[in-house]
Amino acid sequence: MRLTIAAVGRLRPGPEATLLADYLDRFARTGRAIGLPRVSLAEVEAKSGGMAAEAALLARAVPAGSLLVTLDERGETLTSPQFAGRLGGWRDAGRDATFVIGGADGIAPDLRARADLAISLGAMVWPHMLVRVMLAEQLYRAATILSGGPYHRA
Ligand SMILES: C[S@@+](CC[C@H](N)C(=O)[O-])C[C@H]1O[C@@H](n2cnc3c(N)ncnc32)[C@H](O)[C@@H]1O
Repeated sequence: MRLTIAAVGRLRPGPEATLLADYLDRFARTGRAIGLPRVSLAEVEAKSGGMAAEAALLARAVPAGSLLVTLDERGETLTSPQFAGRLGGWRDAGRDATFVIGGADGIAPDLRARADLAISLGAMVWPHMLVRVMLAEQLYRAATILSGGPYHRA
């Protein structure tokens, strides 16, 4: 199994980068014992061409055969245990998953239409750099749920 976050923009050093690294490290440490791999981050930037050019770069960052999971405010809202269940199912089936986060304009409709799953973090729109952090936290939470750890108390 391979897990990738493919995202528009380069995250500069700062609070979001610190939090992202922290949650991805925690995920790697917790996930190691339960067959979950370290998450790779693929950042893309289009010098011109807007959303369509970004979509082409994002699509290229999705490994062949990987599930395409978009982060999209119009998508499905999952509980954390439901998300953990999806992640565990992909692991058990030996599937790769790539989480795609758009830029300021969002993800181009043709790429959104190809998603195997679209996950909403709520109806409000969040800054894309914060969405990376929120996704990483949910991945860590999911790993603790799958491993029976105490982090997720609900
Ligand atoms: C600033 S938002 C762009 C919003 C844009 N209006 C759109 O149509 O998607 C940048 C990216 O952050 C992610 N994002 C923002 N809010 C989100 C939410 N509530 N749920 C899931 N992803 C979100 C999406 O991947 C989005 O493409």
